[in-house]
Amino acid sequence: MSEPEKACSPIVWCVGGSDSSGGAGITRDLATLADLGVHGCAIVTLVSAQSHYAMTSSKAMQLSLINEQWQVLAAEALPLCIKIGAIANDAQAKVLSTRIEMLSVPRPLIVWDPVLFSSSKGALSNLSKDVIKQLLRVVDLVTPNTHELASLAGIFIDSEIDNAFETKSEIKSEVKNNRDVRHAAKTLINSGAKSVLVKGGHARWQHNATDTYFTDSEEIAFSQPRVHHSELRGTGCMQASAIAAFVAKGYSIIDALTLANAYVKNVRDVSSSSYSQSSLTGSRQSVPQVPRLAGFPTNRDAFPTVAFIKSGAFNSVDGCKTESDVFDKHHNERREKPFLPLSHTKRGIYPVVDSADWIEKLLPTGVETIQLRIKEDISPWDKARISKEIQRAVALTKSTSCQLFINDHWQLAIEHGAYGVHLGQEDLFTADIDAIRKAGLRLGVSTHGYAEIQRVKSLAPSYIALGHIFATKTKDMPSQPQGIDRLKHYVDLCGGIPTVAIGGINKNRCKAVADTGATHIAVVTAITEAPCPHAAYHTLQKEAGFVE
Ligand SMILES: Cc1ncc(COP(=O)(O)OP(=O)(O)O)c(N)n1
Ligand SMILES: Cc1nc(C(=O)O)sc1CCOP(=O)(O)O
Repeated sequence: MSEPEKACSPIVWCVGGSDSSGGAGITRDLATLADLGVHGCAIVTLVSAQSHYAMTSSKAMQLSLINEQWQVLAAEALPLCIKIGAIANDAQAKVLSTRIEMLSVPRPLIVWDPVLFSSSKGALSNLSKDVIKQLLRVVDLVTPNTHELASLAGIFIDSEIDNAFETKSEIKSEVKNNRDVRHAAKTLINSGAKSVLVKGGHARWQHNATDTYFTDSEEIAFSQPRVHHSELRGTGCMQASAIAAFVAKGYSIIDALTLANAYVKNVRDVSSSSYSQSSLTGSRQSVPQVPRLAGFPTNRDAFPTVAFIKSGAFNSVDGCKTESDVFDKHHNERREKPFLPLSHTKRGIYPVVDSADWIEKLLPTGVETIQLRIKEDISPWDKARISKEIQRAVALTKSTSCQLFINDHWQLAIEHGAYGVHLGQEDLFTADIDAIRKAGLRLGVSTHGYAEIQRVKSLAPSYIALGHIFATKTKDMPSQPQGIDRLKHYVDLCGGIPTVAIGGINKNRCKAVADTGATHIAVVTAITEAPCPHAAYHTLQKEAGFVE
């Protein structure tokens, strides 16, 4: 499958050093951007003489040249994202921080991959604590590996800023477990960093390689099976540039992190397969492993498992009880405890309505899946009334073949024996997923992009809802409409799990939606605001091609 969308190329600036081997640095950044259909501009901070195995020297660019590179680019067009890699010295860092502070709003997203050492074993930068503090505060995302995280966090340990923490001395030079990772990342956040992605490649204590994203309110883990003995250099540069590329292409930050993680996995896979082939014909020692291009990630198996961890709490969403479970074991979740599948495999229109009366009205159409979605904030419902309504909806559908899903009220759905429960992302933090599964109810879950889909796949639900495809007036959405191209990709990402497309779908749009392969199409207003809801249901079924 090709990339979901392509118009004219968005622009990303790369600020960093050249690596003569092409394995890392700005050469790798630009190759990554080009591979992902993004135009990269370069602000070179240093020139290094490196092979794949050694760095012999490195020379900083003059400040006037850094300034001039920035100015000529800014005079043409500002980028959507700026990726910063190696910075040679304090003076350069100060110029960059000042330039960033002067950018007008809305400013580009700034990603800093804090390259303190080269993987070919040479020091690239020598930044003082003060300029590191300043940089951390002006960038939007910093992407350290665990060694870099320890160095960065060590700067703040013992300072007045970190007084809230207990285990100061432990992480000054090293992070040794997931607890240290969280502690060190929180130290950076408390010291003014907006967000931190800690890369897990060097975190040997983890079974999988888990990158963890921290903001002041979120913690999200992205896990891949660990690659042992990789000789590929420049993966940090690649990952940070890919994040910048995906943000520039209009993806949310958490989707950009998910896609970039998948991208690096693909580059590793294609590079190691061509490397092992080349080693058949020559001595392995003499053939350095060079990164190959991989393009937009479309293969399901490249995507990481994603776990959302709320305020350090570990709940049944992740199916895990401990920190190490969250980081290491949720890969197995899906195979262990799948939800019951839907009883009907036929594709169909899925009305979402707000009363048992509506269900009664629509049942004669022969509708096979329906949802009762009662929103307390928009109608004068209290718990007792909601309970009665759910009970009535269950009674209405019990002797029919219609699959009734109850939105949000999972305890009442269990109590009254509904067919299934539909939950949103926030509900996953509070609902008892095991209780729903054990009670034999089906589960449907809303998602709005790559990260949420990867999160939900681990639960092995009965269906995954994909929204919102078009603008909708039924609900205020914090995200952008996904459109048909992305929907197609999401359906593919869900593998064999049935999908439900929702949001702004009407009779003119349902054919295009059905053509993506989405199993069901959920609608609110296309039925509830139609002059004749029965006729509207049948028209939608027909237009989608679900019936002759
Ligand atoms: C089929 C289907 N898809 C998505 C939703 C939205 O659910 P959620 O995110 O829980 O938001 P609310 O419906 O609670 O506003 C849905 N209800 N059904
Ligand atoms: C309830 C709901 N959830 C959405 C999501 O994307 O999660 S969109 C949506 C509203 C769908 O209404 P209509 O068919 O009238 O556009």
